[in-house]
Amino acid sequence: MTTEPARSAIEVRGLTKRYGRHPVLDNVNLDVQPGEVYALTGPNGAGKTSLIRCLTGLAFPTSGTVRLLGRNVHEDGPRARAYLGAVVEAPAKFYPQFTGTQNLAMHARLARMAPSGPNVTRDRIREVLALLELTRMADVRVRAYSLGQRQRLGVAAAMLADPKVLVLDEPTTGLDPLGIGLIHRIVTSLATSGCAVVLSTHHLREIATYAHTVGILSGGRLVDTVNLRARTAAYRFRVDDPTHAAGLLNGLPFVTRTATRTPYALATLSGETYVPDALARLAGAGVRVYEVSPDVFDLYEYYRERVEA
Ligand SMILES: Nc1ncnc2c1ncn2[C@@H]1O[C@H](COP(=O)(O)OP(=O)(O)OP(=O)(O)O)[C@@H](O)[C@H]1O
Repeated sequence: MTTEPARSAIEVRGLTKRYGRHPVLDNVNLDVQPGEVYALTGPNGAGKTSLIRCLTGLAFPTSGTVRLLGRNVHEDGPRARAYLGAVVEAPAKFYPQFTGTQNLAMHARLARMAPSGPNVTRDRIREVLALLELTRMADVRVRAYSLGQRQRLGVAAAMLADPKVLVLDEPTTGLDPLGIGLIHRIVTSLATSGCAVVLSTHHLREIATYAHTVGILSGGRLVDTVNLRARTAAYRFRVDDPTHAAGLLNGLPFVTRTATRTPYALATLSGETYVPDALARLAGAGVRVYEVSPDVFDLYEYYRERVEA
């Protein structure tokens, strides 16, 4: 019996978009798995919003395909979007004369009209308003919401129907530090329950703490895809002789990669539990170790190098 390979929640193949003769997306390929947080970043005008609009079916590509949970979003839109939650223009547009609760109720009614559209209850509306810390604003007209509150209401609308794919264009723009932390927690918890999340952002140091993958767009091309999960197992050892130390660490079975960055020897270990073994090897060979710490990947520096290259 042959088993089908597991399908990505979001699958983008050869996506190209031109406005007239001006290319804004050039042969973009990407996959996002269920449970993955994929952050899309890049300079102003790189094509992030254009890509997000294509992902959600709001814009059509010149060529290439986008599949959500296996369905082509441009050919089978309503069914491809049945499990999609999205904020594409941030902050999301709401009726200013209606309250937050009324806007979400209208949103829920529209969702129910879609094929296999979910039935969103009043309790669920209350629940998402509470999650986004908007309970106090629930019966206030949206015209009186601050930018950050409207931004949070947008995320509330996007997650109302328990999406399996969530797409957010710059969800933390205009939010204060607590609001940013709140969005991070919500995105992380949705991903933990299996939702695939794509968000665009300029806040590199923030997303480095919770995104699994970062795609760097520049001039319409996906110039790099950084797997942040693979970066977490690197350690740096400040030692008296980095080259000698790297050589010693390189021979150990639980070390997958070594390098030097004076005064450090860098090593990628199979896990944190091997740090004492690495230290024992260095000490046993007479290397003096002054400090060991995780070699935190500096996404900002990496991004700068990729975008300036
Ligand atoms: N409707 C349109 N017609 C013509 N050109 C467009 C249109 N929409 C976007 N563009 C162009 O496409 C390019 C990419 O724009 P896009 O908004 O996708 O970039 P972005 O990465 O989201 O930028 P930012 O970080 O500033 O939000 C820009 O050069 C922009 O001028």
